[in-house]
Amino acid sequence: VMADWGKCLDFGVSIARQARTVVLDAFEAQKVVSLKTSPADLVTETDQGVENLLISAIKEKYPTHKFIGEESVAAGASPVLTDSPTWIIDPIDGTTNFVHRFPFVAISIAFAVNKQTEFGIVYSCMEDKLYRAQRGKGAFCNDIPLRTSGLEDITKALVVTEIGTERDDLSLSTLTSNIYRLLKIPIHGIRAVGTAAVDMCLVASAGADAYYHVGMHCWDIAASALIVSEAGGVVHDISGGKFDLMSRRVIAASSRTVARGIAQVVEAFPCERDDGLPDLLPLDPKVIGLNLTSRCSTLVQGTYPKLLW
Ligand SMILES: O=P(O)(O)OC[C@@]1(O)O[C@H](CO)[C@@H](O)[C@@H]1O
Ligand SMILES: [Mg+2]
Ligand SMILES: [Mg+2]
Repeated sequence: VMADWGKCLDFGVSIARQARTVVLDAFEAQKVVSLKTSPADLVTETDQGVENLLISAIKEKYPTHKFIGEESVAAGASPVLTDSPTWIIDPIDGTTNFVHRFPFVAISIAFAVNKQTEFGIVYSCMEDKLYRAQRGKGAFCNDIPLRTSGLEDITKALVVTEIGTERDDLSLSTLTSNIYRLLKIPIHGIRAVGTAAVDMCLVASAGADAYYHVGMHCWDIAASALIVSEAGGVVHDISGGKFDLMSRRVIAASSRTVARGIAQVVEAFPCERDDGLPDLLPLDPKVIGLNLTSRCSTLVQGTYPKLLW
């Protein structure tokens, strides 16, 4: 018998609504901003406050459940996904937007059992759009069913990506040359909203045809990856291979054809996996001179080879 996590999803939606009021109250106020992994990786007291609110509410209701929360990991918790029921939380996706009052910020809550995402919630706070999906039961925005665009022709695609928080040369040159190569295909355009969770929900709701990114974390996209696939889209690794939630790489697209078109031109730069395991991409260390145990910040020459379908 397959467990139905519908009640759990309803609870997740109710706490996401509570959390949104905290975000709205803080949005216009002055913020105390701290830095995390780079001068562009920001955190505020509201990120931590919202995460604490969500986790303490869930703990009270489901004392045995586990957590991977962005700010708990920043505070030293280990982000390892086990088979236990686990809530994967980004209390504010788009903290830079939040700090600047650029009006796109989201609360992202995913729930996984046996390492499989059972439901995902993305609340785009300023737009008041609540996206959700339950595995096998479709994706919705404010209760309206979602469908991706279904676009097959990459030359007509509007593609979303993020600039990320890396500021080292290899990451930046890979990032900009990926955008350059996509525009040269040509495609219709590139967008970056500043929140990976909302970017992917735009693919799910057919406002964009694809999203790709290297360097985001599992909490940015765990919920929205299910929302995209339940809306009929495809979710892959940037190599074109199988999506791996902890790998920090993703392509989400309206169709396999568009995903393949993106995989053919974009390259990844090395990022330490969220779970700390060695990178499982079929790397050729001779070609790229990469020490597999090297951290994300290590500069290496070259990029990953492609694994095309
Ligand atoms: O820190 P935050 O606000 O939760 O994450 C913001 C974010 O822009 O960082 C990633 C870029 O590295 C994005 O994909 C993600 O949405
Ligand atoms: Mg985030
Ligand atoms: Mg965040």
